[in-house]
Amino acid sequence: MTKDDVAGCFEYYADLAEGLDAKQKAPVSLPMETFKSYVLKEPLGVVALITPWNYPLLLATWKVAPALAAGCTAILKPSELASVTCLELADVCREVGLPPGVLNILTGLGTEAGAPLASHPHVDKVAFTGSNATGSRIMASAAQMVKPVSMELGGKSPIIVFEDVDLDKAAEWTLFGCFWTNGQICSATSRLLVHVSVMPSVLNACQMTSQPKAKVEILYVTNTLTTFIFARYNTFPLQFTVYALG
Ligand SMILES: NC(=O)c1ccc[n+]([C@@H]2O[C@H](COP(=O)([O-])OP(=O)(O)OC[C@H]3O[C@@H](n4cnc5c(N)ncnc54)[C@H](O)[C@@H]3O)[C@@H](O)[C@H]2O)c1
Ligand SMILES: NCCCC=O
Repeated sequence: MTKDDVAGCFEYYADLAEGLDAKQKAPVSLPMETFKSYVLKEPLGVVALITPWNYPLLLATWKVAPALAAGCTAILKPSELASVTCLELADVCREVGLPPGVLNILTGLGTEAGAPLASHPHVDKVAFTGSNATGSRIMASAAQMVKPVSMELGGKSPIIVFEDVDLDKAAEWTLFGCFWTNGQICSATSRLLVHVSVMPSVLNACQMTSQPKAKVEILYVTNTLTTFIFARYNTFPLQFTVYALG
């Protein structure tokens, strides 16, 4: 799945890049004919791309492909927990003829490789995906130089269950959304907002028991690897939280 998504992402941005070229220097009409105006799009320059450990290749691609399509040179700092596929990506880029120095991979710890990159005066922009805490640190250091940043951070993605839905399907999609890929996904539906009148049925369908308005936390920790992953990914343990809506 990841390989197809990665290829699709590069193709998408390659098309956009060609579209950009076609629109380059497009004239803008002005009310006074003595003045001429046109749109000139220029690359920002050197961009730092800092990515997390989950979906390591795909999330790096979501940054590398648009950066290259915009004509920037990029320094990708993948997670220290999952760097190998990004090094493979660099090999593929070299094989297909990307000029040396256009895409650079910098491996290492966040404090030792990521932080100096984010605060470097020759880096023109930082694009980051990861935790809120790290995002906040990067924003603070980039702010010293009024450096633009884009942030894709963590959070909880709620599923809202109304009274009139198919409750079995709601339960099925809720659990799939939360625990697909062991919950190692930014959009894990780990918060359930459910109408109070159907709450017992939904919880029953989810094979849980609870009282309305109670907060339910269940642990789906099956082995030490998963424990470690959950600890890195979110708060430990992964919390699946249910609230009743009246
Ligand atoms: N919004 C999204 O699209 C999305 C997608 C996937 C994961 N996430 C979030 O990512 C988090 C999990 O990933 P993680 O544990 O790798 O996150 P993390 O914030 O610990 O690390 C992310 C990256 O930042 C680097 N880093 C750490 N400290 C740094 C610093 N001081 N300066 C610069 N770089 C630094 C790390 O080495 C890594 O490459 C979760 O919060 C999850 O919700 C969000
Ligand atoms: N389908 C990829 C989602 C990436 C977020 O974690």
